[in-house]
Amino acid sequence: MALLRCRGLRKEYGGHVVLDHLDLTVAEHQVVALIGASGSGKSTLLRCVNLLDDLDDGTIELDGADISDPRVDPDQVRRRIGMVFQAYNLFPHLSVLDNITLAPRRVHRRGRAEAEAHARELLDRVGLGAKADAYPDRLSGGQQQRVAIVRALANSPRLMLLDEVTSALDPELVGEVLAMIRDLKADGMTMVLATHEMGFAREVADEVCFLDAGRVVESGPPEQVLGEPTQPRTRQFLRRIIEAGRL
Ligand SMILES: Nc1ncnc2c1ncn2[C@@H]1O[C@H](COP(=O)(O)OP(=O)(O)OP(=O)(O)O)[C@@H](O)[C@H]1O
Repeated sequence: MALLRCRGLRKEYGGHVVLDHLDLTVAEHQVVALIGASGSGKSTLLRCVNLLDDLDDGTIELDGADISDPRVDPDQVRRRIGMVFQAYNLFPHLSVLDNITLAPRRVHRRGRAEAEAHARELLDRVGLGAKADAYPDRLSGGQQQRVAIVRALANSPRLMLLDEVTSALDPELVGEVLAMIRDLKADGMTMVLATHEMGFAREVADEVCFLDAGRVVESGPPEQVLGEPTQPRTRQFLRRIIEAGRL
């Protein structure tokens, strides 16, 4: 069954169409990678799914329920969707543990002991248990991004949205974040990720969607979309990536 179903999504900014009747279906446990040129609408799509941006048209269903209905409480939806951005956005004045437990305690009204126990368990699982009381400026970029991912996992989401989560990292720190995402996939987490790294998309995604001007132009298994694309726009995009030495 589809965990996420986007139908006919349309989004404009000041008359500029950014999502153009976009359809996307993500099955439970599936990992979908969104690829496409800068400005093709990848981030906007993720932001609309997490209700950070309003749609101009279309519907988004999560677990069969229409979450794009304006009467839906965004906090209730975001409890079921974890989102991680390129910039880790950790609060510098809070410890790792407080960063992770802030939303569960304040927004979702979990007790401190329960929220902290869950946070410590998640940190242990990703090898960051010893960092629970550290402040973000004591962590490497890779560690900060892993904490940001743990923070998104703290509500036990049904779906994770990852927007260029390795783009701000030094190359030597990318691997540890990718390994964490690979582990999440092995645990069966459903994920939609926007990435400029084709190697990552090839390795982790079950399906790759190529976006161009706010539409899904081509989608399918990574080896097909990245290896034998059928659409001229996809071929053109990949040719540029190859020329830039990024495939
Ligand atoms: N808040 C906003 N106000 C106005 N225009 C916006 C806003 N957010 C995005 N846009 C525009 O929407 C288009 C799509 O942007 P988006 O960030 O979704 O693309 P993207 O594919 O994620 O790009 P990148 O790979 O560079 O992150 C761009 O032309 C961008 O300038």
